[in-house]
Amino acid sequence: MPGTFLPPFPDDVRVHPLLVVDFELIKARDQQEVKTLWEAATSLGFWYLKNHGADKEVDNMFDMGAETMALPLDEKMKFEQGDAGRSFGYKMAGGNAVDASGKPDTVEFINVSKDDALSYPTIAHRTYPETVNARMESTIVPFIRKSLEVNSVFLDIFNEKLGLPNGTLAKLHEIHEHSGSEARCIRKPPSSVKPSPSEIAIGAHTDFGSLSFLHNRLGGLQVLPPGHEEWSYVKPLPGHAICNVGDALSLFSGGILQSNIHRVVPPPGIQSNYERWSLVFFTRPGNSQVLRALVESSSIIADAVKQKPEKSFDTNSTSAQWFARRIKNQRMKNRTGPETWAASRGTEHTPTKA
Ligand SMILES: O=C(O)CCC(=O)C(=O)O
Ligand SMILES: [Fe+2]
Repeated sequence: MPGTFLPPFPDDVRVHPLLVVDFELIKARDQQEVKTLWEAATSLGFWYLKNHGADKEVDNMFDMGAETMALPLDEKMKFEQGDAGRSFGYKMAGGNAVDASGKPDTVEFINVSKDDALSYPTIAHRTYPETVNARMESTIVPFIRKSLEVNSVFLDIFNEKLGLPNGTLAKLHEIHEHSGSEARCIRKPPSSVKPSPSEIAIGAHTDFGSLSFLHNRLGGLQVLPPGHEEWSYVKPLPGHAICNVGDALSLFSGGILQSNIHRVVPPPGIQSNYERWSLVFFTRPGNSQVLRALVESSSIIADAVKQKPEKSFDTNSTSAQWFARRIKNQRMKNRTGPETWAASRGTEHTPTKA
């Protein structure tokens, strides 16, 4: 946890560098910085973000996560997300598959809906453990508001770069429309014995929504960059968040913005002896929005789609349907065989690499 001792990230593992984007410069629309952001978002779809101004909110969220995970398992299970394709709530370790063979995951997490947090104490979707309620106003709402602010700045820049009419992406993510947007705090227990080289904490996936704002302290996150055969770690940098593009934004943009495949494995080297915590805010489109390339609104997007005739950017699915399908089919309890894993896939280009 933040504030406690963390061993260094080893220097003998393969690392993939990310471009660094300075949020203060982005807000000031510094042209060089916007260029760097655009390059990152259209190549790997991942970048480091410094000067995001959310450090205090992030630390408080990790405290909320620690208090929640310390509850007895039977208490946490009262708030389990269930098997119907809903994400909000608690997910126990082993609840999801990590690959087509049905191997279980090794992380537990708590997901708090943006809608439940912003309407609290009125329930929008569901209830949460006491440890979440106690910090809803002091910790969770401030973190969600900060994250929404950061991601909406990115959406406005992408809107402009994609040649969309003003406010198009903002409208697809309108704050008052119910959505799958959520804050997630994740705990991976330390490996008690030598970590198994085959342990996967979170299986290979692309993120389901539009933008993810991620905070981690220990290594373990890996990306499979386009054209690579091997996974590389993304090294956590103090004071830097990791941001990435998800399926929805990739689809809206006709594949111009990249939703890259990633996974979580045990932290490398001596870091594996420590508990790993991470925190994400996922900005996802409003539930009713259909996931398809915005070809009628932008000639840049229409051209991009024309150049990739082999790819489909029309999912015939609303954001809510897309999200529910992916959640539901990664649940171990819904698994019938490898076809269930296949049904949980999004825009991953290389699902066989899982
Ligand atoms: O824990 C991490 O570093 C990444 C988590 C992640 O990819 C996810 O929750 O979608
Ligand atoms: Fe992810």
